[in-house]
Formats: sequence, structure tokens, C-alpha cells
Amino acid sequence: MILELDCGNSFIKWRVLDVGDTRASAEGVVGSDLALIDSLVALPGLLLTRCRLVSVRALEETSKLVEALHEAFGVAVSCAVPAREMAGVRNGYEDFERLGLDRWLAMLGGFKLARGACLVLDFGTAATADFIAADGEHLGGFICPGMPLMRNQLRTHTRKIRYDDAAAERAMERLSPGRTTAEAVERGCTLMLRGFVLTQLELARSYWGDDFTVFLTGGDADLVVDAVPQARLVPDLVFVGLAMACPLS
Ligand SMILES: Nc1ncnc2c1ncn2[C@@H]1O[C@H](COP(=O)(O)OP(=O)(O)O)[C@@H](O)[C@H]1O
Ligand SMILES: CC(C)(COP(=O)(O)O)[C@@H](O)C(=O)NCCC(=O)O
Ligand SMILES: [K+]
Repeated sequence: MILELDCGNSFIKWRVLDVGDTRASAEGVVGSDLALIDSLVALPGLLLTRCRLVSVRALEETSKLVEALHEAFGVAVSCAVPAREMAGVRNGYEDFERLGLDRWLAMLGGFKLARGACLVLDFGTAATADFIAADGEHLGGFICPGMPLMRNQLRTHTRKIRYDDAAAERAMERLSPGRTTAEAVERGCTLMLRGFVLTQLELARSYWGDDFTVFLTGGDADLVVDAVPQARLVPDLVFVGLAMACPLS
């Protein structure tokens, strides 16, 4: 069995696949290395042979996790590394190693699935957009605060914005102007994300007309999906790219 990990700034997304299978036999989202190991240990009949991982965390942090996995399951971990070019996609950053690896893998996955120009939008801790032309050239992208950062900035830097998770969840039943603080903030930040999406779509149209595919991924992609009916919601897009960047051979 293969363990795949996507270590973002807030959460570790994990899944377990049988060798030769593309569908996960188990998967989850956890907040820490410890919680990850606990979730895996709790799986009946787990027999890991390989592990592949992508991380946007600090090197020491990632190394610690790799070591913990080796210790717990005796498994070798292969980590995605930056590349100037892969699978027909050319990294557009001036310094290719600076491009976030989660963005790079989502781009590889998107270009493979689209077989043409694509706009990859990822809604995690940060919201990111990346533009890949039909010939595989990465034109670059944008990084903005995602939902968790927007919400927390408001909570941290104001005196009177305070509400609990239950109120936040209730607030999202619709997007009309808020009549409570929770509604005003949650809906306001959601509309910011949707505005971001619409701006990216406009730019993509100016490059490619209607001839491009839009991918939505990341934990908060659901918040914007209604704003882009033509988009493909692919929650595991980073994992598609991870399998390409870390083949098991
Ligand atoms: N099952 C889930 N577990 C945790 N967070 C989730 C889940 N589904 C959606 N989210 C939301 O996804 C966001 C984090 O997205 P994610 O792509 O995991 O970020 P990152 O890659 O930066 O860690 C948070 O705002 C969180 O509320
Ligand atoms: C932009 C990101 C913070 C997004 O991380 P995430 O929200 O997925 O946790 C990450 O891809 C990153 O640290 N990138 C390095 C900077 C860059 O891509 O220019
Ligand atoms: K991510």
C-alpha cells in the first residue's frame, strides 16, 4: 500500500492506495504529525510499502515527519522536489525553486487532465491562481490570503469580531448581506474569494478566449464553486501531480 501526503500550511491531507490503484482505500485531513500517525495506526490491515509526500512546510518540519513515518511504519518516503520542467509544463518563476510545490504539482495535474491551457485555483490557507498555456508554459500566478487567513486577521486585529465555529457554519446558508457579525465576516470573506476567482477568469479569457479549463482545488474550493459553473472541482489535484513527480519505480 502507498501512503500519499500533502502537507499544507494548516492541514495534512493523507490517503492510502493499493499499488496499481488510483482510488484511495482510506483518506483524511489532520492537523498534526501526531494525529496523522494516530489515524494511520488505527487503520486495520495497513501494510505500507511506499510513501510519497509534498510539503510547503519548513525543511526541518518535513524531515521530522519523514523520520516519524519511517519509525512508525518502516517505510521509505519520497518527497516531491522543485523542477524547471516536467510532464510538458515549464515552471514560469524567475527562480523555479521558489514556486510552492503544492502549486507546481496541482499545475502538473491540471495540465495532464486538461491537455491544454488551464487556470488552476487552490483555496487553502492561501488562495492561489496559476496560468498554464496550451504549450505548457506557466505564465505565473497570484497568491492571496485564503479564508482561514482573512477570517483570523479580522478576529485578531479588531476588538469586537468574535464568534464561534457553529455561528460561522450557520452564516454560510446564504450570501445575502449579514445581519450578525458572523454572517457579515463569513459572507464578506467568501465574496472576496469569489471576486478573486472572477478576476482570474477574466484574465484567462483575455489570454485564451473560451479555450481553457478551470480547476478548483483546496479545502475551501466549495466556497467558490457556484461562482464558476464551468470549473472542474478536483479535490485531489495535488495528488494527481504528486504521482507524476514521484513515480514508484
Ligand atoms: N475535512 C476538512 N478538514 C479540515 N479542513 C477542511 C476540511 N474541509 C474543508 N476544510 C477547510 O479547508 C481549509 C484549509 O484548506 P487546505 O487546502 O487543507 O489548506 P492548506 O493546504 O493550506 O493546509 C480550511 O479553511 C478548512 O476549514
Ligand atoms: C502559496 C502557498 C503559501 C500556498 O500554501 P497553502 O495555502 O496551500 O498552505 C505555498 O504554495 C507556498 O509557500 N509557496 C511559496 C511561495 C510561492 O509560491 O511563491
Ligand atoms: K495546499
